[in-house]
Amino acid sequence: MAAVTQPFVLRWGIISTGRISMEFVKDLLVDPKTRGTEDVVHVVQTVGSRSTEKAVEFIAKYAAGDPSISAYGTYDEVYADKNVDAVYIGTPHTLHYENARDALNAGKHVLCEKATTSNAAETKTLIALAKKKGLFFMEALWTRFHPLTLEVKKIAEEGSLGDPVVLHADLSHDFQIEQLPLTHRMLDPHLGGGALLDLGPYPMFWAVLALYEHPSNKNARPSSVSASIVKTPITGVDSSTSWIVTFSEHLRAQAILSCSMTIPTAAFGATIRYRNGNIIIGTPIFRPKTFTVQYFDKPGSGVVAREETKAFHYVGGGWHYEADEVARCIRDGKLESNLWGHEKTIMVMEIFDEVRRQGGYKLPEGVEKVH
Ligand SMILES: NC(=O)C1=CN([C@@H]2O[C@H](COP(=O)(O)OP(=O)(O)OC[C@H]3O[C@@H](n4cnc5c(N)ncnc54)[C@H](OP(=O)(O)O)[C@@H]3O)[C@@H](O)[C@H]2O)C=CC1
Ligand SMILES: O=C1OC[C@@H](O)[C@H](O)[C@H]1O
Repeated sequence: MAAVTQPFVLRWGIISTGRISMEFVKDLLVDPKTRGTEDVVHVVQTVGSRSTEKAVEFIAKYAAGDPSISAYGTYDEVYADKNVDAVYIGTPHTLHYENARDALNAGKHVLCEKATTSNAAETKTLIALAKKKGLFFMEALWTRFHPLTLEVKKIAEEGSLGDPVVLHADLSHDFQIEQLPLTHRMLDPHLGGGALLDLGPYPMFWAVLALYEHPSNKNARPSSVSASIVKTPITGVDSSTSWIVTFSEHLRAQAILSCSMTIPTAAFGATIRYRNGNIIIGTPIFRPKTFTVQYFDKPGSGVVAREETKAFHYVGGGWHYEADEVARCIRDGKLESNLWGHEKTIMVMEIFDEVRRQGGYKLPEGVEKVH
């Protein structure tokens, strides 16, 4: 009789009780079998907030008041909890560095929301610390782990479209910033406010997937980045940002990327253009549910001879796929994911540093802890 293998159990400590922590916890509680995952399971072990009442309320609301989940009024108690294997960080961007550093110093694996930190120097410091301590560290770039993304990558690299030439991607959302308090994370420069660090990781992600990861690029980093920023007069953070990332060492390809926090999501999501056709990613680009591949009748004609649309459905919000990746990596003793590893996270943060430099968006004195 074949031995029954028990799934690997990953026990999570959740840092903060905001919107994304709520989405993540709801997904951790979805039965993994509903998405075909049999080898790992997730346990919400603790929730930490700056206030115990908020942690208790969060557990009551999103985890049916499960008495086995501890509610803490400080993040430090989560890091110190012996029953926690991995810490999920859902605080505003500029707090990620200190939160992740403290979790790693307490011996916990870390899944850290995007944008990973305020700047690339902080990200590099965290990654060096994680490696020194033999701990797993990953940016929570959840879209990378969606079944749709895995399928897009397969088609993009299988050869019939040729090499990518141009990618257009936008993620915008109207945050109605006139109505927000100045302390809101989208407006407050102390929290890394603005479109770039919040929405920018997604157009950037599709560029990394379609251009940087393409085998013809041979892992070459971008040869140039050219950016322009429009700031809001309210607090001076970027309200709209555009940037072009060129890969010219092996590919001859460009990504034309944009994000804005003052207009609705664009009608298009992302389009990857080839001499032989297009891949059109549905919107919103952080969680597309469909994509379409168009094949031209001959290279460069633009005449669509064949078109195929693929749709994807699953139970939950889509954050559980990244949680499964974390669990598998930790189970296997890996310090980083093969799909969204340290190199890509550092490269993205370096590009964002350059975009902010060119656009003249400086974070206030003291926000960046490492330079
Ligand atoms: N992957 C994804 O799809 C998404 C990712 N994000 C990312 O998650 C992070 C948080 O975003 P979101 O959940 O929308 O933000 P929220 O403002 O909803 O939540 C942030 C939480 O962080 C904690 N916090 C600690 N210090 C501060 C502070 N000084 N000011 C405000 N909050 C603080 C609070 O929790 P407490 O009081 O309990 O300590 C707060 O509820 C961002 O980095 C963002 O980019 C956001 C949305 C979607
Ligand atoms: O990660 C995100 O994805 C969805 C957006 O609405 C949100 O602001 C952003 O943080």
